[in-house]
Formats: sequence, structure tokens, C-alpha cells
Amino acid sequence: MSGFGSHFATEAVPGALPQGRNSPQKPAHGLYAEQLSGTAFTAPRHENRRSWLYRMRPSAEHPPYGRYQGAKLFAPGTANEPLAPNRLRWDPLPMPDGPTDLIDGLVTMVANRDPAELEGVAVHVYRANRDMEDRFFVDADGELLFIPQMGRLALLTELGRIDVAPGEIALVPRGVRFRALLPDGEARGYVAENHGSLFRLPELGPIGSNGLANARDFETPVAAYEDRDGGFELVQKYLGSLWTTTLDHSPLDVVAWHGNLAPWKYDLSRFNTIGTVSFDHPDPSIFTVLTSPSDVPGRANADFVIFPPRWMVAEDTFRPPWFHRNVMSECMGLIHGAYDAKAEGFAPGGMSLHNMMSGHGPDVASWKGASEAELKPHRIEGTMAFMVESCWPFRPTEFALNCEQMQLDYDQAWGGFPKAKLP
Ligand SMILES: O=C(O)Cc1cc(O)ccc1O
Ligand SMILES: [Fe+2]
Repeated sequence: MSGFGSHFATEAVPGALPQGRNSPQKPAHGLYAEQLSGTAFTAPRHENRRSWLYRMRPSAEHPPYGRYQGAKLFAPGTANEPLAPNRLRWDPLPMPDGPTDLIDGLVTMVANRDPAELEGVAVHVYRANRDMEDRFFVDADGELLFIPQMGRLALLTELGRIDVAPGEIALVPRGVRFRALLPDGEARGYVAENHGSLFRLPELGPIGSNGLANARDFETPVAAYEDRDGGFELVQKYLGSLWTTTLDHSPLDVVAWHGNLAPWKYDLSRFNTIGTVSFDHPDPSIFTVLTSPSDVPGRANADFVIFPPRWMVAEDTFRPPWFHRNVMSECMGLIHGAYDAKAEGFAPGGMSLHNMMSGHGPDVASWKGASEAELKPHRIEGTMAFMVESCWPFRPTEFALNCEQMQLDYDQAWGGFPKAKLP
């Protein structure tokens, strides 16, 4: 089903979806009606997001949660020491040694704010080589934006199935239970976990009524359910820690649903990239796919920004990203290809962090190349980098700060620029 934040209605069994009301005295087939609220009841109408689910058993049916002992690198909290104002970059994390599913293969790299504050964003990496057969996951702390880098994911959610490949992104709303299968046997990628206001399409301002990510290119699955009894585990991320409980049935037993809080996928190649046709490199906000606003107008809790293939035509311009210090904090990843500000060292699957006010920009090789390049129209091909930009500085986890993949020589990217020669 097509559209961003649209009001959808879908049933996998004819007659399962009530007509004209949400909560009939006896829903069809003995189903249970359950509302899933993604915003406060009283959120303004244009912000309000909720769905009604018609399921075989209420989601309330489960024993108490206990602490989950697996996934040691997922949601461990961030380092307590004062955070150095250093630029950081990581090589891609290796694939796990033993069988590891998506939950246990999640590694938190950077995070900001406490999820209980309903603000902030965390960036995790996942590396998995095992399907979640009898295990499910649910994140109470935020919506999950999946950014596959290697291998496809099949996300079987309460509201339907999403198949997502590198070059596409998928979102699972806060509170939606799901499991992940790996059609290619293994997968690696990034997850942006948004604790703040829900991701939405950015305002277009003078761009007008079309452009960037267009609403109709977001795809939401139709209802699909599992009728499975047996022994199942449900792992939950809640207020920054992991918890586990058991279920005697698959929680993916939603037979019909309607509403505007739903998972979706989006093919990044559909992004209508807009740039200069005269001079100067525009601010990268022009590449915003999704934004989660903070309470300060124009200052995002989290922006998801991409750097897709595009034509570079600017005249008398240093065309790559400029040298930059930013009150906003920038966490970047690379899906494939090369990023135009980093000739070397920023590999697909890797990550970089340029936190509040740290000086960054093109490395020496990229600066030299672009300063001397003949400025004919040039197409940047075969690349897809992204940035999660936040007004809250990111704190790396202990693992991120101490892992072998952290590049100890990253500062060398900006070593050896020739001094300007004054007259
Ligand atoms: O590479 C970066 O740091 C991100 C970035 C991209 C860009 O096009 C302009 C500024 C900027 O910070
Ligand atoms: Fe930047």
C-alpha cells in the first residue's frame, strides 16, 4: 500500500476488519481489537498516529519480563567518562563467529539522551547470520529505521511483511513486534533508533509541492499473520535495557488492521535529489529524507540524510562537502561506493562521528582532487552514504571507543594541508 502516514485498511481474512467502528462488541471470528498509539491521544490531528489491530490473542497475554542476558553489545549504555571532542571513524565490524540472529548481532555504536526523555537517537550496527525462527523483538524505546548495507532482511511484523535490500530502508514503529529472516543467509547494516518525535517527511519550503522523498514511494505491507502455537521468546528493549518473556503463540497474529501507524519501506533510488545548477555546495539539509523535529523550530532531534548518485555541475565551486564546524552532531555511514569528501578510509559498513563543533570536511586527497578538477558536468555514480544528524551530541559506547575497528589515525585525514600563501 502506497503513501507516507496514510490511513490504511487491510485484512488477511475476509470480514476480519470491522466496518464503521473500531471496537465492536464481538469482533469477527473471535478476534481481539487492540489500539496501538504512537502519539498521545490528544496530539494535533496532523501529528496523530495510531492503528487498530484485530488479533487472535491480546498482546497483554504474557508472563513477567526478566532481564535478557544475550546481546551484550546492544544497549549497554554509553561511556561515563567525559566525552573527548575527537572526530572518530570506524572500519566495518566483522561478521559474527557463531550463529547470531538480528537481536544478538546488534551493536550500539553511538547514542544520545535517555530514552525515558522521549528525545534522542541511537545508531546501532547489526550483523546477523541466523533467522529469528521462534524469537521476536519489540522496541518500546523508539521507532527503528533499518538501513541494510549487505544482504536482504525480511521483517515479519505484526502489521505485515517487509522485504528490504541494501539501497532501501525500512521502518518498524515503536512497540511493533517483529522477527527478522535473512534471505541471503547473512546481513549487515545500520539501525537508527529514534526516541523522539516520529520521523516524517521534511517541509519542502520554496522547493514546492514535489521533490526529495515523495510520499507515494513509501510502501506499507498488507496484513499477514502467523497462526503458530508453541514456545516463543519475546525480547524487548525498554528504557535502555533488554528484557525477555515467553509466549505460547506467535505475536504476529494480527489478521486485520487499520490506521496510520505502520511499518514501511522506501527505495532510496526513488529520492528526487535536488542540488545547485549555478554555484556553491548547498547545505546537506537539501538531501533530507526524513526528519524527527525537536521542540526548537528547525533544529532536528534526528535527520536522516542521504548522499545519492547525482550530477555535479556547479561552476567555480569547490564541489565536495566543505570544511565545517556544526552545532549539530553528524554520524555517517556508507552503504556502497565512495563518499566524495573521503577519498580513503571510509568504507561501506564503516561509520564516522563528527560531533558538535568538531572541525571536519574533505580529507587532503579529496580536497586536492576537487581543487584541481576540471569543472565539467560530472556524475557521482555508484554510491550511497547517509548521515544521522542530531542536535544532541552522540556518545559512543565503551565498545565503540575500544574496538579494533576504531581508526586511531583518523585525524591524519586532515594532516598536511599546505599553508595559504599571502601576497
Ligand atoms: O561530510 C559531512 O560532514 C556531511 C556534510 C555534507 C555536505 O554536503 C555538506 C556539509 C556536511 O557537513
Ligand atoms: Fe559535516
